[in-house]
Amino acid sequence: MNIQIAPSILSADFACLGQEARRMELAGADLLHIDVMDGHFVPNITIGAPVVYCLRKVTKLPFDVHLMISEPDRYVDAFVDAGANMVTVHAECPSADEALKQLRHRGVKCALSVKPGTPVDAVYPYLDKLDMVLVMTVEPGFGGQSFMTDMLPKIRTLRQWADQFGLPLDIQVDGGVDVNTAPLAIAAGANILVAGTAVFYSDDPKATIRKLRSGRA
Ligand SMILES: O=C(CO)[C@H](O)[C@H](O)COP(=O)(O)O
Repeated sequence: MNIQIAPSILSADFACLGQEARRMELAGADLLHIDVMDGHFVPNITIGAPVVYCLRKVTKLPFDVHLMISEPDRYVDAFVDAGANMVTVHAECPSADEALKQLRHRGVKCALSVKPGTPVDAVYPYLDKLDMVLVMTVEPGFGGQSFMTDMLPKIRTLRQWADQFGLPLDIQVDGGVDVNTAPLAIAAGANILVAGTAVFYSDDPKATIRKLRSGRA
C-alpha cells in the first residue's frame, strides 16, 4: 500500500506558518494537514480560511483540511475557495451530510471523521460517496496526546469494508502517530498518517517522515 504522510500544522510555529509549510514540503511530506477548530466542536481555536488562502501561495503541497467545527456546511465553500484540496467533516455534526454534498458539488475530495467515542458504523451509509475516512486516535482539540490503540479495530473494519465493496477508500489516522504507533495503524489498514508532534518537533523531519512511511518501528 502507498503510505502518505500528512504533517499537522497544529504543531507548527504559528509565527512563521509559511516557512513551516515549506519546511514540511522539503522534508518530503505528501500533504499538509490543516487543523481548523472553532472552540465549540472542540475546546480550542486555531485558524480560518484566510490563513489557508495565504498558505496556498507558499507551497504546492495538497491541503488536507480537517474541519473540527460544529457547522461545517457554513464554511465548506470558503475553505475550497481558499485552496483546500480535500476537506474532512465530522460525522458527529448534524450538517455533515449537507457539507459532504457541497464538497462533492465543488469537486474536491471529501472525507468523514469519527471521534473516539463514535462508532465506525456512523460512516457506513456514506462509504461509496467518500474519498477518505479519518479515524481519530485522540480526542480532537490538541496535539501531543497519546495514540489510542483501542481505535485500531475501527481501521480494520473500514479496510475490510473497502476491500469487500471494492472501494478506493483512503483511511487516515490522526492523533499520537509516531514511529512506534505508525506501524500499528498501517498494519490495521490505514494509508494516510497525520503526524504533528512527531514530525514538527523532530531534529530530522525528513528522516522521521521516511520512517513513518516505512511502517517499521
Ligand atoms: O487533529 C489534531 C488534534 O485534534 C491533530 O492533528 C493531532 O492531534 C496531531 O497531533 P499529534 O501528532 O501531536 O498528536
